[in-house]
Amino acid sequence: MAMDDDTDHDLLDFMRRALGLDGQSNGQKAPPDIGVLQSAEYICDNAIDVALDMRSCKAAAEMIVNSMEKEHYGTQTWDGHVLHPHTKDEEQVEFIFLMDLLNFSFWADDEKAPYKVEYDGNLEDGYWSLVAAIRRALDEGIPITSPYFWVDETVCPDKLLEHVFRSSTDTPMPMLKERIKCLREAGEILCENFNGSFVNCIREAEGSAAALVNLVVDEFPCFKDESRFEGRKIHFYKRAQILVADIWASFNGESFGEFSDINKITMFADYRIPQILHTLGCLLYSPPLEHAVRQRRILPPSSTWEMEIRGCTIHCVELIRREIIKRHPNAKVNAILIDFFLYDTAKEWEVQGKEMIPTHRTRSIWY
Ligand SMILES: Nc1nc2c(c(CN[C@H]3C=C[C@H](O)[C@@H]3O)cn2[C@@H]2O[C@H](COP(=O)(O)O)[C@@H](O)[C@H]2O)c(=O)[nH]1
Repeated sequence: MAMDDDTDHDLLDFMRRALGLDGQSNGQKAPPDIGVLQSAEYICDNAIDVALDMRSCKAAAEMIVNSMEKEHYGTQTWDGHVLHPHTKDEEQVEFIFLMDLLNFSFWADDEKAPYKVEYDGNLEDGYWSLVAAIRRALDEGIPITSPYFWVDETVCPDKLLEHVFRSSTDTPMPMLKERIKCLREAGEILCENFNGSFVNCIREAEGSAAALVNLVVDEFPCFKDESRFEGRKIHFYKRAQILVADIWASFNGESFGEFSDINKITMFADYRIPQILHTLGCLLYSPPLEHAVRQRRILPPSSTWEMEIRGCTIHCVELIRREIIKRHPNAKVNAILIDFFLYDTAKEWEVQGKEMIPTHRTRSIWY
């Protein structure tokens, strides 16, 4: 039976990974691959409503590398965010696992009334509302970073989790039910298969970032951020990749954060980076798509428009990264740091009220 090209591709993809022969012809166990860049390029080559503008990408590359140099932007910047954990021990790993387990979908149905968490006298929104809620729970003596706590509904009933993620405004946390389901499911898996700690997952990956991403998406269904585009299987793996990136950056590439292949990690296909890349002119939307995004229309998960935005964003940051390395061969820059820089810049521009296209609106647990 003649298989069509895409089924062939999937089967080969599966066999290569199963046999650990990712692309190696001589049968040696090649270092693992995660397939996100290939997925992104495939989408970009076939996208109708999203395109990249190379001139703007080159200009953005210069702006980014010059700004990062001026700000000494690097892994230590991660530590500079006061709400992030800084203990540099297993507790920090547990905190980051919880953070990236739930690091999705903060955008508010009503932009004028977002979910916020008050912490240390500040009203935090978006990603920072999650980090603030975790800190607040720990300050209240709730062991919210412990997987043993997540799986025990007698000591950790839904009611308590609703209290942990309670809002300081009238708007509740988006997708709270889905977040509780992620906690219960990931808690079961960590307690049953990894002795209750993500540190054991890191150990099993033996210093390979790609192996750790693959382990996370293979073992934890709520991280398996995959889809199909034009009949081909697509890997995005946004939260699995940002989890590994946060571990790497927060430990400055040492201790639990030491990975030999960290540069295999791509940018994280969320809803914030497309916004800033469009504002920089790097991402171009067709008139119908731009109209839909500006009208705050919902783009369903795995819809063509949503996939084209995510795939082109990943490929766009990869082209920017290549441009930076071409012009500044000694720049200490990878896709992670470019991504972190773009996210932080987008948040600064949002606070400054800079004119930007709205973020696209997809409600999902993937980002
Ligand atoms: N691509 C990318 N996406 C990121 C982050 C971060 C925060 N990372 C911190 C760690 C190091 C950096 O320096 C940041 O300080 C959150 N997100 C995602 O954005 C989305 C919007 O969130 P918001 O606008 O808040 O609502 C949400 O899907 C969230 O999952 C990032 O860095 N890159």
